[in-house]
This record gives sequence, structure tokens and C-alpha cells, in this order.
Amino acid sequence: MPSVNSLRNRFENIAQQQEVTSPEKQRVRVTAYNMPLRQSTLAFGAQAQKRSSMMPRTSMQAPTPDASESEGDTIVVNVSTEQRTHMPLPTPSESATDASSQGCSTPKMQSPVRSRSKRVSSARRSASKKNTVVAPIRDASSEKQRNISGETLVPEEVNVSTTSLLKHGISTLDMDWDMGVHFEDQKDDKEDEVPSETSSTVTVAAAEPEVEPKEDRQQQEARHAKQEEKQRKWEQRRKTADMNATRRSSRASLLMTKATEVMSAVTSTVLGKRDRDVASQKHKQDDLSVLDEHEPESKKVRKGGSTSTRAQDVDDVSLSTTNRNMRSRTAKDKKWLTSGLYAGQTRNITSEPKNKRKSVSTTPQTTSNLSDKDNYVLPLPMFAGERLLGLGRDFKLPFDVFSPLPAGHAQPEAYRKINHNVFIGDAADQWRHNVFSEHSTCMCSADTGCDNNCMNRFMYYECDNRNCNLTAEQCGNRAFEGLKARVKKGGKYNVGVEVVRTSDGRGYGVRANRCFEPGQIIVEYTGEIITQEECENRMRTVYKENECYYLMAFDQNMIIDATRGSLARFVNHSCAPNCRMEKWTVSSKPRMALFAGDRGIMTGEELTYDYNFDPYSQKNVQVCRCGSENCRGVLGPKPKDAMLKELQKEKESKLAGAKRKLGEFLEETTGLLSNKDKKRKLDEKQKPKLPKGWAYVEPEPKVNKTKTKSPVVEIVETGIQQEEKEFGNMSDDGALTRRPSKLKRMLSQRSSGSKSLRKSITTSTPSSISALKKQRRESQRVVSASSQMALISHDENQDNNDDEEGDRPATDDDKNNNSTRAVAVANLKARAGSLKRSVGRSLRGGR
Ligand SMILES: C[S@@+](CC[C@H](N)C(=O)[O-])C[C@H]1O[C@@H](n2cnc3c(N)ncnc32)[C@H](O)[C@@H]1O
Repeated sequence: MPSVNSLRNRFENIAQQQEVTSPEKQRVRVTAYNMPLRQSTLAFGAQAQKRSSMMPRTSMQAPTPDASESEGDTIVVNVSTEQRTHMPLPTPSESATDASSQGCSTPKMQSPVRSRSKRVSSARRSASKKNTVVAPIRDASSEKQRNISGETLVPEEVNVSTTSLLKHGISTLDMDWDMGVHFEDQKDDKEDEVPSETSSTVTVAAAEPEVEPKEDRQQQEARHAKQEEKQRKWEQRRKTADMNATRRSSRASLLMTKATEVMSAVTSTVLGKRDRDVASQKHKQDDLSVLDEHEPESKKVRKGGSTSTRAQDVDDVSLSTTNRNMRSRTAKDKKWLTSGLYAGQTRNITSEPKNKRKSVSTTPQTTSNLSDKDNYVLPLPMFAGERLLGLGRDFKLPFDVFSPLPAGHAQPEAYRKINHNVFIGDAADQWRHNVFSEHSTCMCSADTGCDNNCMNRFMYYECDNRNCNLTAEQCGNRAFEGLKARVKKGGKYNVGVEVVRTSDGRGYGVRANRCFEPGQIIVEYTGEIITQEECENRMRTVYKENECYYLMAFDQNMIIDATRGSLARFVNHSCAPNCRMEKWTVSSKPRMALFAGDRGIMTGEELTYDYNFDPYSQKNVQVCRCGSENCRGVLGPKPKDAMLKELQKEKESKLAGAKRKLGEFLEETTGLLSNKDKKRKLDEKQKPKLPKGWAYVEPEPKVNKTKTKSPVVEIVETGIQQEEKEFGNMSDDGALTRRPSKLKRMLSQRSSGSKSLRKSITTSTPSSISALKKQRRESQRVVSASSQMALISHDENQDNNDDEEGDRPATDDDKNNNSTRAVAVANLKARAGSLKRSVGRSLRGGR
């Protein structure tokens, strides 16, 4: 910015030139009264002066009066080509500042600023009007004759004193300040002037006098000397600085970094919003570079491919982070989607790409392949929406779009996860390792795989290469193996479950991140395997005050304590569960896992299973909050009273069942009893159901002598019928026969009957008696040969007959019959005993 001093210098130069030129020749029309000062008065000052001394002599040239008149805002100066190259045009604002610095009011431009071309053409026009020769613009000589405004200069008088010209010009301006003072002071100020790059760069040299005065040369020398002196000082300082730099401490760089940070912080607070924005943009870029460093190469390429994606990422980052630390954390935690919204769906975009150049590079084969490929591209929502509307097909949501848990959800504390069972204390010693050494090889074929009919599956044995002849792909009974592979892949979907905080006071729970098929394995239940004693000990001490228990009965009377365990420990109880906890034998070892129930599991469902909880003590009984319709009210079995009642009922019903079975058995074994009971039952069945107050009258029995089911029954029935015929129709009484009074009467009748029989026998001829006896024996032989039961029934008849016959001496046949009877009775007793035992066992065992 030119100062007053520089202005003075300019005038000084002009004054010096004036001394050597004749006043008559000084004729210049300065019409730049309305031109901002800096623009109209060009570069003067020491540097310009110096240059001018080195350059070929130039001269101020004034336009012709007419031309000047037409070009009212022009100071006509001669400018060398070289100088013009260093002449940046000052801006109007600079000019105004410049003018104001002079302490004068800036006169306003009266004519509008014209474009360069207009000005040139107008100059040409005026020149041609006045018959002046105007060189073409491109001509070097003509360039010399143009002022900085690009206007054509017309050389007229060469040796005009510039000072006088200026003085004249200034006087024409009719300014209210006196320039003479400056002309006088210029010598002193010139000494102080420090050559500077920033001082006026407009270096239009004034016309240099042909013979420099001696005084001026001295001044110049003095100035040179001063400059050299300054130069030396600067050099000295630089060397000192260099030396200091070599002695910088090792912490200097650290301090520099700190200082930069502090400075940038200060800057960000001091500077306005714009600066902050710039700074934040820079930070974002830094973040991106941080992210880029953490990203795999493939992702970098993908990201770099789309600027819009990048911009989106920048926005995301700026939203989620507020300071540098947070940003770096975000960068670490950032999860990248592995595929787009339409993952798994085939791409069937048939539209031609608009960019033809790209389509040229895509071969037809590639295009057809694209349509067959799975779509991992995330289409813009507007296109996707339109396409889906057009297609009208189902929309498949990827699992992470439906995210059950927002990030940062409270997770259980102080929980140590272990993904395999660990034996603790005595459990390891007591565990019988060879207990599962037995193997069974299933007989499944490759066609069916190991489906529900697989023998191993039926026995809860997982198939492996030892017990299954199929490959892992063919076999469908390798759940634990599949689970291991799935979890190893990692990610929300593969792990499939996550811990959630329940809202109804059940603590944490587990929710499905995906769907599970019925019976599909979900998560393994692992933990510490402890003995019963250890479990009791822990319950008494460590878990005394606990509200949650993670203990589950395992194998060989041991317990899995999942206080340290797998995620399955958080699965809650429900009286209407959607999962099952199952124990399987995998590679000869028992393992427990949660399997989906028969309904399967939908994404987002809470997983539950029935604990069948043994509360260990009544103190530990917990209220169930499963909320199901058939909720038992407590975790595990129902309360004790209700349980006892239920147990009693159950026992009774079982006892009744057992009695019935026993009766049926006896019914089958003992013909006599069975006949009577059968008859009674038969009668009961035939009896119609009567309303209250009505009695049933037994109809006359119609016995078909010929129609018999078996010889035994036939014979027995025959015997009874004979007796009945003899003693009257005893069985008419039906159920009454069991009444003691009736029984007595019957017996008396019978005894009287036997007497009458005996009478009839005695009254009968001997041949007829022997015939009757023979008939009896015959019947006995046949029966004994056919069935013991019949024998029993026969024996009873025989006993009756014996009673009736009383004192009749025992014959050989009778002796034989007695021994056979004894054997039969013994056998029957043995069978009845075993039956009784089995019934007793089933009653005790509850099954
Ligand atoms: C194996 S843990 C289940 C995870 C547990 N909710 C947690 O926050 O750690 C068993 C405990 O959960 C609670 N619980 C599970 N199911 C429940 C239910 N249906 N109602 C009430 N509490 C339940 C009980 O406190 C139980 O002792």
C-alpha cells in the first residue's frame, strides 16, 4: 500500500526530471481528476526509480489535446513492456483505501468504467479521427504506446519535464492541499524508504534524466550501502536461527505439535462459523483417513468408487461424533454391512444404462450374467420403491434392518462367559468317562438322511463318523457340529441370539435375532460342572442371597452351574415355552442345548423353556411372570399342598386302574369267578340306565346248552346248570348272592339239595350212579388237559361235590386229582404273586 512517503518519492523523481527538461516542453494534459489516485498515478518510488535507471530511457508522453479531451480519465505515461508485466491493477477498494490514506476525499468516477475492448476501440476511433497513426494492438511498438488501462498513447513530445507536467496537472485538479510541501520533504523521506516487495508493485518508470546529478548518485550509493548492511544483518540472524535449530531438543517436535493443536483450538474458537466449518471438514477428512486405515482394502475401493457414498459417510461420522476421542472410538466400533437391502434376491434390472460409453465396455455376456446374479447392490430408495410397486412381490428384510436391540443396550455385568463345560473340584474325578463308550451305528440311507427315524436321533445321540455311515452333508443329525460352525462364522445372524433386558421384572432374557425352524438347535448351555455336594454348598453360601439361579441338573448326578457360562443362561422360564432344553450325547459326552420348539421361532421372539425348577428349598420358590394362560404361578412345580392333592388323586386313579387290571387278570385265570363276574358285567351292560326310584327286574336267564365258547366254559356251565337244575335257579339272585343272609339260605338250600341228590343217587340204580361218576371223570380229564384255569374252576366244583359227598372214601382217581390240583394252585399262586408285585411296582414308581 503506497504511503505518503512513496507519494513523495514519486513527486521527487518527477521534480528531478523537471530540472533537466525545458518547461516549454512540459505539456501534458492530466485529465484524471476523477480517477482514484493510485490507479491514475502509477508506480513511483525508490524501487521504480532504481529500475528506471537500469532500463532504457523512457519518456512521458502526452496525448494530443483532442485525444485527451475525448479520453477524460487518462494520465498518459509511457510504459515499457517489461514494466507492464509487473503491473497488477489495483482493485477499486484498494484505490479508495489508498486515496483515503492520503487524507483526501476520493472523487467519484463520473463515467462508467468501460471494458478494455471498448476503451481500445474508442481510442482507435479517436486516433483515426485525428489522423494519428495507431499501431495494431498486438504490435510491440504499439504496446509501448499504451498505458496501463490499455489505451493507446500517442507520442508527441519527448522531452517534457514530468515534474512540471505533474505540477501543472495537480494544479489543474484544483485540490485543496499543497503538494509543494511534499516536493520539499521528499529528500528526507526517501532515505527512510525501505524497499519492499509489498510496496507498490506498479512500476511504471518515469522518464530518467540523461545526466544524473552527483548528489543523487551519492544518495543512491548511501542507500545501497544501507541495504547491504540490512542484508548482512538478515544473513546473520538467519545463521543464528539455523544454529538454534540444530540445537533443538528432542521434545521440540512434540512441543510443536502441541503448539499447533493449541493454535488450531484457539483458531476454532476465535474464528467464525465459516472457519469452524472448514475445520470440521478437515476433521472429517482426518476421520475418513482413520477409517480408511482400519478398513479392508476391498471396502476402500468400494467407498472410493462413489463420492456420494463418501459424502454420506462423512455426514454419518459428523452426526455420531462430537470430539476426536469419540470419533476414533466410532471408527473402531463401526460395523460394515456385508450386503445390501436386497441381499439374496436375484437382480432383474433390464433397463439399458444411460451412459453409452460404459455400456460399450460391458459385454453382452456380462449383462446377462448380471441378471442371474444375486443382488448385493443397494438401490436408491426411489428406484427400489418404484420397482417393488411394479413387481408387487414380497420384500425380504435382511436381519440387521430389523434390529431388535438398539446399539449400546445395557448388557449384563460381572458375567464371565465360557463356551464349553468345565469340570470343577471333585466333579472331574467322579466323572465316569467311559460311561458313554458304547456306540450304535445308525442304519439311515443317503436318500432319507438321518431324519426323525434315525436310531441315533431317537436315542439323543448325535451322529458322527463313528456312529453314522453318511457324510456330514447327507446326515441330518449333527446339530452340535452345525452350531459350532455357525457360531464360528460370527455376526448377529449366525450367533442368532442376543441378551435383552426384559420389561416385566424377569431380569435379562434372550431374544432371537433370526428365525429358527422347529427343532433347530439355537444355543448350547455350558458352564461349570459341579457335584451335588458342591452345588448345595454354593447354594448355602455364595448364592444364599441370589435372586437368579443358573443351576441345571446334568448327567451322572452332576449339575451345570452357568453362573459362569454361555449365553443360554439368560433364557427365562415360561409355562408355555417356545423352546426345549435337551441333553444329547455328542462324541460320547453329554451336552445340553436349547432347541426350537414345535412352532419354530420368529425373529425378535423371546426364547423360553420350562425350567421344571426344583427350588431346592421352599425359601427359593419364585413367582413366575411368564404371563402365559396356563401359568403355574411359580417357577417349576406347583406349591406343595396342591401338589400333594394332585399326587393323591393320581395315585388313586392308578390304583383303581391296577385293581381293574388285576381283576381282569383274575377273571381270565379263574373261570368260576370270571363266569359269575362276567355274567354280572354282562348283565350290568344289558341293564338299561334307569331313572332314580326305578328298580331293575332280572329277566329269566336263557342258557343255550349247545352254544358254548370253549369246552372249558361249556363243561363248567354244564356243571353249574346241572346243579342249578338240581338246586333250583340260584343265579337268579344275581348280585344278591354275595349277601351273607342270602348266601346262608343258598348254602342251606344247596346242602338240602345235595342231600336230595345223594338221595337220588342212592335211590338210583348202581349202573346209573357209576355212569354219572364216569361222566364226571371224563369231563375232568378233558378240562385238565386243556387249561389250568378251567381246572381251578373245576376244582371248586369238585370241592363242592366233595363237601357234598362228605364221607366218601378217596379213590385213586381222587388222589391223582388232588396232586394235580396242588400243582395248579401253586402255579396260580406264583403267577398271582408276580402280578401283584408288578402292580405294586407300577404303583410305587408312578408308571
Ligand atoms: C437362568 S436365570 C434367567 C436369566 C435371568 N433373568 C437373569 O437376568 O439373569 C433364571 C432366573 O431368572 C428369573 N426368571 C426366569 N424366568 C422367570 C419367570 N418366568 N418369571 C420370573 N422370573 C423368572 C428368576 O429369577 C430365575 O431365577
